[in-house]
Amino acid sequence: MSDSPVPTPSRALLRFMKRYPWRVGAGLAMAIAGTLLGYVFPGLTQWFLDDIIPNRKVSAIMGVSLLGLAAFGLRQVFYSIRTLANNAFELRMTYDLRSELHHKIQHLPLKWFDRQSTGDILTRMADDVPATQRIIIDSVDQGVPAVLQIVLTASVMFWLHPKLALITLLPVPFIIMGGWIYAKWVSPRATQAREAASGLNSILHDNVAGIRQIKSYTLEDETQQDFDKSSSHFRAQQTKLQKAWAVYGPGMGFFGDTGLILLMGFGSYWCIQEELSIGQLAQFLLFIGMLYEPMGRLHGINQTVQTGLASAKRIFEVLQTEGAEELEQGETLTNVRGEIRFEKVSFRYDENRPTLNNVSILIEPQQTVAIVGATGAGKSTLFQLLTRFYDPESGDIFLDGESITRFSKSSLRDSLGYVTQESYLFNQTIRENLKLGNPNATDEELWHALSQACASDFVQRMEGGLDAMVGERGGRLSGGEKQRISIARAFLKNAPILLLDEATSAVDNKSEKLIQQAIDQLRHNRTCLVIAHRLSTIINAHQIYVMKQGEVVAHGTHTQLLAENGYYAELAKLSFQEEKVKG
Ligand SMILES: Nc1ncnc2c1ncn2[C@@H]1O[C@H](COP(=O)(O)OP(=O)(O)OP(=O)(O)O)[C@@H](O)[C@H]1O
Repeated sequence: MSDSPVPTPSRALLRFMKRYPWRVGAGLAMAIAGTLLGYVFPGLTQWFLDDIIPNRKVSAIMGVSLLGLAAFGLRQVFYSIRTLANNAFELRMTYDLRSELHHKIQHLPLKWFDRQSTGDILTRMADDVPATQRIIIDSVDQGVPAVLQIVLTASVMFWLHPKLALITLLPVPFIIMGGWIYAKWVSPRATQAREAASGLNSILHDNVAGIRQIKSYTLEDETQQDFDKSSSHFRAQQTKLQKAWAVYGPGMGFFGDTGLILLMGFGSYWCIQEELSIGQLAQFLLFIGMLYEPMGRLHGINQTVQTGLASAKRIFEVLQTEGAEELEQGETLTNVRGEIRFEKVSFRYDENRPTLNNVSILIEPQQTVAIVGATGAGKSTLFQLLTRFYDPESGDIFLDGESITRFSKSSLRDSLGYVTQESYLFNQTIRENLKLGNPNATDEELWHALSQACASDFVQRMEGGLDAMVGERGGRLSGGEKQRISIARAFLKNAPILLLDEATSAVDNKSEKLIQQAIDQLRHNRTCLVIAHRLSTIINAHQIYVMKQGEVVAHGTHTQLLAENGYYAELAKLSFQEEKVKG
């Protein structure tokens, strides 16, 4: 995804955590204090068994018991503060991660999206962010106190009875080794499982987005089979991880139990030999719980962290991707006259397939220039370059005599009104969709734009008018209605240059006339570059450029090009024949 080496996810996460030193510090301080207070009870137990009971110190019972109660109470207060501090920190960090990921995705260039599936992007956002959050929750909230408890307990045990402590801790090296082997084994497989989840979500996304096509081609069974195949691949990856956990968890638990048996055996022996008191043995039995219980927690954390790191890797891969668009870099474009010049522009999407070759086109201010050519000739690509969604491989594009690379992308795009073939509407109200063209437009201006786009009648008829929801991708509107809403949006944007990619999809004659009427209005007083699929719409264009396989093969007016009797005449014949059949 990125050419530069990606820092390890754990390091990247640490960098994120450093943003909240106070919250992390407070959580840790409370965890340490709470853990330390946990040692009061074993101490009191020994006191009771070895001093208070044998020496019949009845008067001490109340005081020592109250001491224990106070220690427990205070520990719970510390835990409560720890939970509050950690939760606030985790939620903020997750918010930051999600927000930065979204920001990054919004600013990545289109060529990144060419290689990425929507399902994968959604998986990173919806699944990988929460899985990464679990690393933080588990390692900060659970892991650090657990390690601390293990270290402190082991130290106290060594201080009290080094020989017994050594015996009790014999299984620990095996537990550490087991954890290391588990982490090594799980890490790559957790990554594969995340990839499998992403593949599954990509299929799901495609199947939902393409549901109309699936139904019309009755492909339900085939898509179900594809989905089940991907789902079973995902299940297989998950099963591997769960099997490993099923061996690792109990295996490590067994090592912990071994420590307990060793303590019982050796402790009893030393009690009989009178090297150890019963109270000390009881105290050790409590300590061993305090030693192996956090180890059990660490096994669980190891599992969550390994799978979470696979998710974190996928998030940081995106965050580290180079080439995000700098929208404000460059001069601000103002007072656009609207002269556009493509000069010897060559471009390719893929290494081995040229898309545009040495293309030169001149569009005078406020003129309409049409681009015609067979499908795949490279017409839309010209727009992709003019908007700087992509940059040419060689040659340059000039706006009012200056290379467009001099201007900030945001001001360049502000000066371009782009009406695409597929009018994409967001799943919002008509008003919100229109306001993308001009966020400050009043209702009056919205209605005026709708009327200019010949769309006010049908919007008035809709329940809710401007507040009517258009559905996903504008699914509640007809193709012609969507087109007119997007033309109204272009009216509201009021950009000096209009890029018009004529719709190829058939709409009824009445709609087509209304759309054409709206477009004619929109072209007025603007530089207009139009990709024409029906040549009847561009007969009056000031210039027509004819493209074939990425090259301009002719240009001139409609009459001049017809007179040449070349490729254009061929295209015109076909187009007019089609329109005659349709019309
Ligand atoms: N994002 C992309 N990645 C890779 N190849 C692409 C991409 N977009 C377009 N192409 C390829 O570039 C070539 C030119 O595409 P372009 O969309 O510019 O053609 P067009 O003349 O506008 O076609 P149409 O009239 O069908 O819209 C085609 O072969 C197409 O497959």
